Amino acid sequence: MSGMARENLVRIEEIQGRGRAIVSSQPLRGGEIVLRDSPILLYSAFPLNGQQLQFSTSIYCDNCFRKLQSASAPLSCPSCSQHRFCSPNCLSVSIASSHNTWVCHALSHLRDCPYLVLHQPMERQIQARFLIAAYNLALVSPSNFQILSSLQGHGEDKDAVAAQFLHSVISSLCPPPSIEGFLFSLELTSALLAKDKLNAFGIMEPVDFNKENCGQRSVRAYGIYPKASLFNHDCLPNACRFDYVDNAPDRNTDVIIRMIHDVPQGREICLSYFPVNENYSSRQKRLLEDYGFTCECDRCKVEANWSDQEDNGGDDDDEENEAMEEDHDEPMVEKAASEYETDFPTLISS
Ligand SMILES: C[S@@+](CC[C@H](N)C(=O)[O-])C[C@H]1O[C@@H](n2cnc3c(N)ncnc32)[C@H](O)[C@@H]1O
Repeated sequence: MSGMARENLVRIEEIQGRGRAIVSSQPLRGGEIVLRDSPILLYSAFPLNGQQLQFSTSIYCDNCFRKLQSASAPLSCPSCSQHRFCSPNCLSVSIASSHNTWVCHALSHLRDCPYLVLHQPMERQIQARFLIAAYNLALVSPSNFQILSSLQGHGEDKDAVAAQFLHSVISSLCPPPSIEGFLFSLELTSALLAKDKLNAFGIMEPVDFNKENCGQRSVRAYGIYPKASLFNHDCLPNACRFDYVDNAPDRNTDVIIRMIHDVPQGREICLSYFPVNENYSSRQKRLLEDYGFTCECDRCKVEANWSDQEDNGGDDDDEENEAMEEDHDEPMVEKAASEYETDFPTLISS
């Protein structure tokens, strides 16, 4: 599949109060692809014991996260038989990297840990998966681990209890193999968890309008994308993210960022970190609590002056508001993509 992006469309700039940002280095057209980015790390969004998330009935390849075809028997990891793959290639790639012997043993130990599997929120199991993948990255690709380490996020007091718990579980059950220049520590675990929280993209299940839960999109996996992680947020974004996980013949876990409308040279390009239909107060709350900043975008400046009733869409919109409020924990930018998906041309295979 061709990314079809023109060269050097964007550059990285430091903007005061916003950190690194992606800025247009030439005029950009609406619909244009400005970035195609491959993940340095991917991990399943499913709990360790294989229990399905509430709205998902599909099973995915543990390497490429494509849907497994029900007609063909998937290949399993010969050691744990828990991890399944769509092809011999995905099996061999995974066994050599993301599901190597240490990862396989680590996940098996964690699955057998009642404190983690039975007595903690499901989120903790997903975080444990991330930490195993991140510590494994230090082993299999030190340069990509450096990139992960350079992303925003340092560990905050409010997340200290979870970090401490996960660090002690991993230390006692499956400490990572020692690698030169790499210190397995609580500080590193906390920082990694913060980087995951601020930067991970969800790889989404497409909307299935035939299902009871029509309109709900569950996450099948999370990915860390080094360049896409540098997009800042705007509640009225000028770009949005697409993925083609089941359709792309290769590099199917890449994210594609397209412009929503034309912008001149030198303009910051922003995504929305969550569905654009959230109201002002809920956006402000999420951005402060989850991403640590107060949004001062043009839309927020206008909506800050709206009355509470206007902010909630008025009395007549109860049904709509309920639908908006259903999904509280989407990862960065995932729904922004779904909202615009039909308005833009599909990426064409070459
Ligand atoms: C995914 S990172 C984006 C890249 C980041 N600026 C960097 O330097 O790596 C998310 C973080 O960027 C900052 N950020 C994103 N959007 C912002 C905005 N509209 N205003 C201020 N800071 C923002 C916040 O610190 C947020 O936690």
